Amino acid sequence: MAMLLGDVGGTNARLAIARDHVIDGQSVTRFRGDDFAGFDDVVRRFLQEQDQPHIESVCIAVAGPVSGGKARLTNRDWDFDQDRLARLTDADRVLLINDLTALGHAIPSLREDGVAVLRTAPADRARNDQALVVGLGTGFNVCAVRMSAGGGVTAMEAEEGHTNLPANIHLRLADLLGAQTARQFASTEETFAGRGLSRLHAARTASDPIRAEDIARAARAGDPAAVATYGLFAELVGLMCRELALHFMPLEGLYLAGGVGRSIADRMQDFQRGFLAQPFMRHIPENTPIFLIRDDMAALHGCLKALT
Ligand SMILES: Nc1ncnc2c1ncn2[C@@H]1O[C@H](COP(=O)(O)OP(=O)(O)OP(=O)(O)O)[C@@H](O)[C@H]1O
Repeated sequence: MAMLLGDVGGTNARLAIARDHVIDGQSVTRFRGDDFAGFDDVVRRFLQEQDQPHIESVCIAVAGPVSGGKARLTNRDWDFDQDRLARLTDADRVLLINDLTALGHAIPSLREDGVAVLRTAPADRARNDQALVVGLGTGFNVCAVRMSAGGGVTAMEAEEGHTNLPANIHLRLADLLGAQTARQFASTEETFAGRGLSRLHAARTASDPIRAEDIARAARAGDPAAVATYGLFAELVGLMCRELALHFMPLEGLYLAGGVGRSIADRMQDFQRGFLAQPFMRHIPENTPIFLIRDDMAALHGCLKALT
């Protein structure tokens, strides 16, 4: 029985085939969104490359809200429709889910080599069934997860990226950059997605924005302006994760994911400065372990789980 699985973000789309409930590692393919007019074209190309396998079910994780069998990417003009995908793939069953929800489903099954431990914390045995995935990529979103003893998962859908930036982070930016410039950082996503890092660097250095990965590369090469921006950005991510830790009490673990999330792993000292900054209720972030999802296929595993 073949399944088509997909993880579609604002920049990249990853597709794979699973057979007998196991992802075929050879089939995993990454496509750049810029190279296609719409998602249906990505599916057509992928199925051609895979010699048109007979697909029985489909699960696509989309970086945007999902409702009534339809979805739309927040950071690219692509839409998704369950019925259209069923006709395109000839599948009996098509499921659309949010991409962070897919990561939430994957949490219990992430193999040890699929995550890196960024911060250990004493396990709170009574409360360690709650986890949180924080995705920082082209967009920003979270998924709160509750795990049952039998290995089941409840993954809660959210649109955290479009909440207002917490006031303490906004005030910090206003102190550093001036009130006028700080207004550019209105939402959580505008601050913590890749374009937030670009915008922060441009504001600090009074220059044109450059890509987040180029700032990361410059920081690794020791460029002082990039190092300073990166340190500040990681501290702000720490402040945001402190807020999220209090919202969701993820004492099993807070899992960073996404292209920008992966780069925070190099900056844990700066992150911790923000994460543990506030004395009030500090025991909650103190008791929250932090992990990094390194497995590029994690959302695809979550799709597989959601189908079974
Ligand atoms: N090393 C890096 N350091 C910082 N940012 C990076 C790095 N590599 C990629 N990025 C940024 O990560 C973002 C892409 O993230 P990701 O690879 O998670 O894509 P995506 O799945 O399409 O995103 P999303 O699911 O949020 O829509 C881009 O904004 C890119 O500039």
